Amino acid sequence: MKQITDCTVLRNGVQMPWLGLGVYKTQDGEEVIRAVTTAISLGYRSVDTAAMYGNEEGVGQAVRESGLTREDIFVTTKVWNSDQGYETTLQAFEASRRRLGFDYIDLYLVHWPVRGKYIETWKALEKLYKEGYVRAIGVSNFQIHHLQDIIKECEVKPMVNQVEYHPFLTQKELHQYCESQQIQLEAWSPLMRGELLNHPTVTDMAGKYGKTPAQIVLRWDLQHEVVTIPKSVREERIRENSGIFDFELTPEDMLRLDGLNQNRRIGPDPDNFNF
Ligand SMILES: NC(=O)C1=CN([C@@H]2O[C@H](COP(=O)(O)OP(=O)(O)OC[C@H]3O[C@@H](n4cnc5c(N)ncnc54)[C@H](OP(=O)(O)O)[C@@H]3O)[C@@H](O)[C@H]2O)C=CC1
Ligand SMILES: O=C(O)C(=O)[C@@H](O)[C@H](O)C(=O)CO
Repeated sequence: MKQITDCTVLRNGVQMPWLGLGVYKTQDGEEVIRAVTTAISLGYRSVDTAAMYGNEEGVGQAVRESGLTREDIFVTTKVWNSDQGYETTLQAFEASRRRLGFDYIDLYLVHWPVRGKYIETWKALEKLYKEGYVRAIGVSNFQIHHLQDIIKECEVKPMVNQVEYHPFLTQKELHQYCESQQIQLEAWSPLMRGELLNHPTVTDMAGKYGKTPAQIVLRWDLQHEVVTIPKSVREERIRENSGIFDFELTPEDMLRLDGLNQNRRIGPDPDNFNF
């Protein structure tokens, strides 16, 4: 059985925890510092931020003041859409690194596949990787055709693809493609921002296992070998969301959850976004 600090091993050998704290819509300063500090004290060893979230400074401060060494915590950040392009990505990276206050970043992602820009952006990530400023590089919201485009052009293949993923959007083909390319899939909005937690299949299963609906859904991620990064700013939920390492869903219950798929998104469609 996996433990809270257990990691997946990315293609280049870098270890990335299966569970991380998401901090979208968490305010910079006191709120994000409290959330990250709480998560670390409860055993989380990974934080997912982005330049767009506007809270890299607080994330960096919480990590630096955690009492753990920098190597103990895996930090992801992302280049925002308006910064895509080769030189602008290098500048955006430096700005993120300065706000975080780190010598290096563990995982740097291309946030969205901005048409006409993402290949150049990727080349900038390759340079950062080769120069040792980032331990791993990846993408986010990339569909199979975006990944194929990058793979055709790149020297270093993406190591991670962070996408919307939950039982209403199981992304089966994308997941299989990523596995075939040794690209680790990572789930954003794993709780569908709370929307699927009242579904009767999920609440029934919560009763059966003596777990909460959120724990059922997050455990489903782990058993599908998908990294998961639920967001909360409340201590009791940060704790609850980490209580997923002491039980196992049966194969039948995994299939029941898979069967909830409706290809339904809570966020934008990567082939049709405009921001
Ligand atoms: N790459 C990308 O494009 C994207 C990446 N992300 C990343 O993924 C992370 C997670 O996704 P996010 O969109 O935040 O959505 P989540 O699915 O993680 O849901 C977060 C919401 O659910 C609530 N919540 C958290 N835990 C529980 C619980 N146990 N029971 C009931 N409600 C709960 C939170 O409220 P409260 O805080 O009040 O507890 C919040 O409103 C983000 O924070 C971000 O890091 C997200 C979107 C896009
Ligand atoms: O949170 C993120 O990382 C996102 O990119 C999204 O939330 C996205 O910006 C969005 O949902 C815009 O409506």
